[in-house]
Amino acid sequence: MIDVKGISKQYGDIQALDNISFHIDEGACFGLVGPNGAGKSTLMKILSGILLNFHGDMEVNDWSVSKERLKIKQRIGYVPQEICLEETLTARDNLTLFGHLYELKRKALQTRIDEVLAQIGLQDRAKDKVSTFSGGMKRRLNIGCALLHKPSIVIMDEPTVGIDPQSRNSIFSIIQELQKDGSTIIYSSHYMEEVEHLCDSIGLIDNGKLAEFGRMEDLLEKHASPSLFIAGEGIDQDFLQSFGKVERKGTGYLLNSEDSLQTLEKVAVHCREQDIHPYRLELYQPRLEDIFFHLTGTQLRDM
Ligand SMILES: Nc1ncnc2c1ncn2[C@@H]1O[C@H](COP(=O)(O)OP(=O)(O)OP(=O)(O)O)[C@@H](O)[C@H]1O
Repeated sequence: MIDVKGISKQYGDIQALDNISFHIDEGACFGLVGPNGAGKSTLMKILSGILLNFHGDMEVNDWSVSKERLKIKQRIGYVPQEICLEETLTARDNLTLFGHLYELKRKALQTRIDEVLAQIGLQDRAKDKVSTFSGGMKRRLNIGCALLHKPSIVIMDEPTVGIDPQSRNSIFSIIQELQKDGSTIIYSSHYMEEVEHLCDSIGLIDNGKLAEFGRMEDLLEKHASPSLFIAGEGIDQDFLQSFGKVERKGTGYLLNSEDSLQTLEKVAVHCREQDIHPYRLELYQPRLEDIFFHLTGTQLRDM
C-alpha cells in the first residue's frame, strides 16, 4: 500500500504540486493522468525518492519516504521519461552498468540480465549497440534497467512517448506481466486510452492539483450520466437547446438532459416532423477524457 500525504512542491514561483494526497493498493496498476506541465514528472520523481526537497510525505507499507528513503528506494524501479542509456554500449553492457549501480554481484547479475532481456523481448539484440536500436527498443531497454533489482513497485513516466504502436503494445505486455507477478505499477501518461486500457485505478492531475482519484470503475460510474450525441445537416445549437444543455463535440453536438433516453425519442420525433435526417443520433457514455474535461475544464490533448 502506498499513501501519498499532502505533497506540495514549488520551483521558484511555480507551484508544481499543490497538496496532493491519494493511496494506491498493493498490486494495482495506477495511472497518473494529466496534460503537459500538470506535475506528473515532479510527482513521479518524488515518489521514486529522487526529488528530495518537497513538503508532505509518502508511505510505502508504513515506511515514510522522509525517514526511510533508502529502504523504499530499494523496492522501487523508476523508468524516467527521458531515455537514460549509453548509446555506444550494447544492451547487455547497459544493463550491467545499471546492475552495478544496484550493487548486484557478477554471476547473479548476469543471470538476472538474461531474465530481464527475456522480459523486455531483447534477447536477440543483447550484443548490439544501443545506437542501432529503434525508439521502441530503447524504451524497452530503459524499462529493463529499472527492473534488474526486482522492485515490487515500478514507476514509469510516460514510457510510450514517441514510439510506434507495435512497441507500445509490447510495453503494455511487459506492464501486464509485471502486474500479474504481483508488482505495483505507477504509470503516467497524457494518453487517456492507454490508461483506460491498462490501469485499474487512476489519479487525474491538472495544474499541480489532484482533480480526482479512485478505482477506474468507481470513477466511471460516479461520472457516468450518458448524454446524447447528434450530428447531421440542419442540426445546430438553436435546434437542440430546447431539449437540454448543448455543447459542441467533434462533428456534432452533445446534449445533456435529465433523461437522455427520453430526450433521444423526443429529438427523433422532432427531426421527423422537421424533415431533418441526422447521420448520427445515439446515447454517448462519457470516457475518462470527458470526465477530465468536466472536472478541470482542460483538454488533455494539444497542450
Ligand atoms: N526543474 C524545474 N525547474 C523549474 N520548473 C520546473 C522544473 N521541473 C518542472 N518544472 C515546472 O513544474 C511544472 C510541472 O512540470 P512537470 O514536468 O512535473 O509536469 P508533467 O505533467 O510531467 O509534464 P510533461 O507531461 O510535459 O512531462 C511545470 O510548470 C514545469 O515547467
